[in-house]
Amino acid sequence: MEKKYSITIAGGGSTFTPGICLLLLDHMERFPIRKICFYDNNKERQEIVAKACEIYMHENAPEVEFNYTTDPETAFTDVDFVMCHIRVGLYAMREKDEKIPMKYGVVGQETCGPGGIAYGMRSIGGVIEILDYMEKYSPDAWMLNYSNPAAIVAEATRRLRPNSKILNICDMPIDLEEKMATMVGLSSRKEMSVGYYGLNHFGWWYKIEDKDGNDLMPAIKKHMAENGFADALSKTNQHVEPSWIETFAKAKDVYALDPDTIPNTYLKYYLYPDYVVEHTDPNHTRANEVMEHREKHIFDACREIIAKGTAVGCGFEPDAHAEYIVDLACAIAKNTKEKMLLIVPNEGAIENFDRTAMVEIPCIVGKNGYERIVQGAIPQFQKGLMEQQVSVEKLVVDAWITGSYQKLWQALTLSKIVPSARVAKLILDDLIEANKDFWPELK
Ligand SMILES: NC(=O)c1ccc[n+]([C@@H]2O[C@H](COP(=O)([O-])OP(=O)(O)OC[C@H]3O[C@@H](n4cnc5c(N)ncnc54)[C@H](O)[C@@H]3O)[C@@H](O)[C@H]2O)c1
Ligand SMILES: O=P(O)(O)OC[C@H]1O[C@H](O[C@H]2[C@H](O)[C@@H](O)[C@@H](O)O[C@@H]2CO)[C@H](O)[C@@H](O)[C@@H]1O
Ligand SMILES: [Mn+2]
Repeated sequence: MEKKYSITIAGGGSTFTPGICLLLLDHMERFPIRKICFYDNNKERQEIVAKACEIYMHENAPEVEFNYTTDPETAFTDVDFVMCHIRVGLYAMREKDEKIPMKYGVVGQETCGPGGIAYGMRSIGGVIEILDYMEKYSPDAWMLNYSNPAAIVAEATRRLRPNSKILNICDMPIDLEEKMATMVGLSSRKEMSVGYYGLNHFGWWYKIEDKDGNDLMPAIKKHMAENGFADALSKTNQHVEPSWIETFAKAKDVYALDPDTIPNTYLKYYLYPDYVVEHTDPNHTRANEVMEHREKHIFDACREIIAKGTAVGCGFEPDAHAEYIVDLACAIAKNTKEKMLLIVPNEGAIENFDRTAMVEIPCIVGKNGYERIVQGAIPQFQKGLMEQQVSVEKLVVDAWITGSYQKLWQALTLSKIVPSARVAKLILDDLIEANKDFWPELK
């Protein structure tokens, strides 16, 4: 009989949980599931999402056992895969990450610059805790982690849990590859083969071919030079907000800096920080948009399902963008050897770059984990940017492990979007105050 899998979703109260839960149900033919459990450390928040999903599951997949809990032993016993998407400090802290740097005229962003550093200092402990629960109660399980900031979380798990079965992955390259496929008239990114290197939210495509080996770069470059990713916006309801549309359009200017490669959209924060600051309302940032839209929409829908006692016509939709998570789980469960971009220790895959860096590169994924695909040597421009950024990420992890104020000040100072050590210190002191319930004490 075909094996069926037991999944725990860590961060059960996440805005992404219903979409991922429905997506898992949609893919049961290729990835059969016997049990889904939600785990969160916020009982009240999780209960709203979980009760609504329980009703949906009962109506649509009664054969799948479903439960939710805040008890680690219950959550992590008899599990094959942990899908981890936690946000330590919730959107209230994301708002502070975005607004504190803006007080000093510095970009405030969820995963980039000071905001990403602050979020990293919160996330490391939360992800390590869940990894330890998984290993204690289900030592053979795999964790698929997409909790942010993925670059810092990945460096922390490399240093602190080097032998753990954790794979770190991001959906931004997937979204951008879908857009590139659209540009050249392909129905899916899976019809392309790519060469790519970078750090998470800090990477470049240097080769894109179709299945027959034809070079798609010239056609994609033409679109990038004219409109960035803006001609290929998703037909789903994702990224409809003006801030995302602007990001996809701004990729035109990011691309202009190196017309040999196609950039990740996140590079705009490092390469055009002055523009980003000018175009950001310091009193209403992306966290406010998400709280007003995605979070409100999901929690309103959950409350409505609970009140009606049925999910029929509820507007819950599978998160099609998250299909990569099923692909990743399937690759391990069924040894599919699919090529996927993962965040892994470099070990020479980028020839002229720090072997210990956690880099984002194509890998082949199978039942024993991943094998890197060597990307060779990278150009000076990207190498210089990546060396600076990877040093920031490593210093943050040093600061978290040793409780060092000095290391964190160095990390902030080294961040490309912070203008000076003086401004770095001002931001750091505000961030310490704001994060006193979450960060280790710094001396
Ligand atoms: N890698 C990617 O490409 C990608 C894409 C989208 C979202 N994300 C990440 O997914 C995560 C969830 O995002 P969201 O916007 O839905 O956040 P959210 O705030 O809606 O949900 C996060 C949940 O995690 C829970 N949580 C926090 N700390 C925890 C802990 N220590 N143990 C257990 N649960 C904990 C919270 O209580 C909350 O219910 C974030 O880290 C976000 O950055 C990553
Ligand atoms: O501002 P948010 O919370 O809407 O988005 C921040 C996240 O953005 C990326 O994820 C996108 C993804 O690219 C897209 O395909 C779709 O699934 O939506 C996601 C969330 O908007 C990024 O990769 C994440 O790391 C960010 O957290
Ligand atoms: Mn990401």
